[in-house]
Amino acid sequence: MKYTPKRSFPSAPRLCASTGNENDSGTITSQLGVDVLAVEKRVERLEESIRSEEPDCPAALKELRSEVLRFQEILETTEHLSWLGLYKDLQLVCPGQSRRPFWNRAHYRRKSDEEKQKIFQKFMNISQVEICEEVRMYLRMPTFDNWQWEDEEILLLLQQMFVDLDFLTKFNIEIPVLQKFLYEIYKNYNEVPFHNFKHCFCVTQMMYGIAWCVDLPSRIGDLETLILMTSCICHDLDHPGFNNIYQINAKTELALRYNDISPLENHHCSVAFRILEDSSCNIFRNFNPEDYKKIREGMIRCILATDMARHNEILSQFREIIPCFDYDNKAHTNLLTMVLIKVADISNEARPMDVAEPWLDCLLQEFFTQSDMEKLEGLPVTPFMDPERITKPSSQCSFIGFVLLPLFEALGEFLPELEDLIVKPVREALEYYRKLNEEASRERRKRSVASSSEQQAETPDTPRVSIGDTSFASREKLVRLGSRGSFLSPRSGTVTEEEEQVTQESEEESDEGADQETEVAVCEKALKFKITPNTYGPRPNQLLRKSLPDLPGRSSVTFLMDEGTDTQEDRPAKGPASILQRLKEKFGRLPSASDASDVSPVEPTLRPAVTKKTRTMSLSHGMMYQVAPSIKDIQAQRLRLRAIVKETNSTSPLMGEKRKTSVSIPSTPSKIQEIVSPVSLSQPTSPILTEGRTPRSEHEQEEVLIKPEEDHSDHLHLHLHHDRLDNSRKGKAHRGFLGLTERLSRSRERKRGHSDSSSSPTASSSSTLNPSTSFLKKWTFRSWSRPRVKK
Ligand SMILES: Nc1nc2c(ncn2[C@@H]2O[C@H](COP(=O)(O)O)[C@@H](O)[C@H]2O)c(=O)[nH]1
Ligand SMILES: [Zn+2]
Repeated sequence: MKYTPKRSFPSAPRLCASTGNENDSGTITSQLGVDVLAVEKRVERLEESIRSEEPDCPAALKELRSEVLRFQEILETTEHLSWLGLYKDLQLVCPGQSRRPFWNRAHYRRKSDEEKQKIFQKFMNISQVEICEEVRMYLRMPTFDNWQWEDEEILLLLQQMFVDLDFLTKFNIEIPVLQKFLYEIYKNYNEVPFHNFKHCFCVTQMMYGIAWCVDLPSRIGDLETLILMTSCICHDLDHPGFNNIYQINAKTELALRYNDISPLENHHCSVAFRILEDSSCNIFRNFNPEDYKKIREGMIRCILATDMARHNEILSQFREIIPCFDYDNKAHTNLLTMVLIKVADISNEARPMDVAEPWLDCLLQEFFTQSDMEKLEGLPVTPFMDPERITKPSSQCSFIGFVLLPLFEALGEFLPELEDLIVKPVREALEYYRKLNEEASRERRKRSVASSSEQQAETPDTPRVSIGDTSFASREKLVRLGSRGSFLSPRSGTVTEEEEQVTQESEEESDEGADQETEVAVCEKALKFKITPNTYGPRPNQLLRKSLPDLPGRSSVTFLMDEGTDTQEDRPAKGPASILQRLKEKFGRLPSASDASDVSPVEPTLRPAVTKKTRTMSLSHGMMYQVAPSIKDIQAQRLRLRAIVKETNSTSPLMGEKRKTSVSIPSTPSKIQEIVSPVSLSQPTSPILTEGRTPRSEHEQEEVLIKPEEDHSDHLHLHLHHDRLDNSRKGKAHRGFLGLTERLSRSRERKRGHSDSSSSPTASSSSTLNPSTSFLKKWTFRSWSRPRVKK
């Protein structure tokens, strides 16, 4: 190897100035008895060789150089943290393997060839073994304990699953090919704490258990079941132990390759199909091209669905189709398979505690390694991975409560057989972690009351994390202590609007774990944008829908019309009636709950541009529609309505003492009947557009009612925000509706009986907000928050 110094050496000083005269040289030579010029040339040559030829480099220089490199390396790895007492061996480098700077080092360990060969041999040695009935039945249970089995045995168990599902016969899969395939899979999972071969097995085994429990092949067919099982096996291939957020923020090779769009999942999928490219391990090699295409499409769909950034999108779509699920509808069964693989992927907490808890330790180890690396590299620190912000119980309360359980409950609602098998255990796990949280926060409060004064004296620079007298930040300690030993308190992080209601309740119950941003929310934000294929049927032009959770006495559906991407021609005509008309035009009629499969939903958290420009019209007994004309359109609409209302200047007895102005809306009664029919408006006659009372303050909403003249119980509301705030107030909008933290603390105060009614938040306290967002914020708070998690 050539050694090329970064800095060139200055030319060596000459011993004497040459006159260029040979005689001079000769004189000096004879005087000194040394050929100076020859010596000088030799020195020059030596210097040159030092510069260019590492092997010729003098020993002392070599030593010096290696010292410099060693020091440089220490600086560039996590080891220098040991100087601060924070050293943690990330075990990223194999013994004997040369260390490279972290920015170009593989952060994870691949299996060595010897290791792989050994497992292959062992697998082959036992591959003919007949697995007893007891184990085969146990393998179908979510209670299966993966920790009892070696890798070669796990390979055998995977093989057994294919045998017992009768895939070998049904799809003409040769056993040596299956074995080679499984071994290749094993080889391509890395030695990372969580996303390793054992995780691949657990996910597959859970899918296998579900398949037996609900007789999946009879519901979705053998091919789809095969797709699901194979997708589970492949779903985290070559996972580096650093998630998409890291990939994107660190601009890794994967993020660059896949343009930040599910880089990991794309990679897992790509590795899977590379493995299948080799005929000797292509379990689908006997498929006809058409079926192979189906397999490929299906696996891509399923593996890409495991990106947690798509969790809300998939779950909300699934919730919408549950009431009208049709096994003959490919869009529906596709969505079901996506939900199934997601369920299997995050199902550890559905397992017995002694199986689930070690998995959580592994996960946190991987999380903390990532957050360490993010800190070292100066990247944004992923909040739910940061040991300074989470504990085991708080992490689980947040993940199970906001992510896992809602998904499991949705599937449990659809497949009730799964209720006892996997949904109930998850509820129990949540209960368990909630209790731990409560214990921890009680303990923390007790300790902090007892020792706060001494602590302040001892530590004038109060650390960001307040943990009473159990101050530690070592993630190993956290992991080793187990759930009961975790006292770290989450002190920062924000809550999405969607989560606020549940958060508030959890906060009141446990005071911990609820103010964390969930993985889903963080991943969605990291993604920044989303490209959703239109898989679920025709999507009316720019008309998107978000289903709302059940609210007492109201079933609601929201439609968002994205003005941002609308073309000029597509822009809704002005005026509320024409908005309804436009909705109707988009759908051919007004959309109803049964239209769920016809439109793609959009996540509110991902569409800030949409939410800022959204108007709401609610049908009080049935539906809610939102359309998003531009702010200018909103103002124009409002003015137009005013003008109409002023013109008629009549009052309505409906609102009691409140003054009303009624006008006939520019549409025939039959048209209105048609428009409002999804709301079960009872025989409306002569519909009337009524303006609510004039807002008392500039911050209040105007309310406009469209009601049937004779039936006062059912009416259509048009809420138009009173939009008069000046520009100076607009900045405040960014703080969010009411300020979530303020709201939480007020709610807590109220609970404790310290509330001051004059300061308690009301609808009109949205006054500090930008009118264009405040109403919607309130709306999203009310409507997009999930119902409380059941106990
Ligand atoms: N806090 C927790 N996070 C969990 C748990 N189980 C799973 N997860 C997270 O979900 C993703 C699943 O996606 P994958 O395809 O990468 O496996 C995983 O990465 C975790 O971030 C849990 O019990 N608690
Ligand atoms: Zn996974």
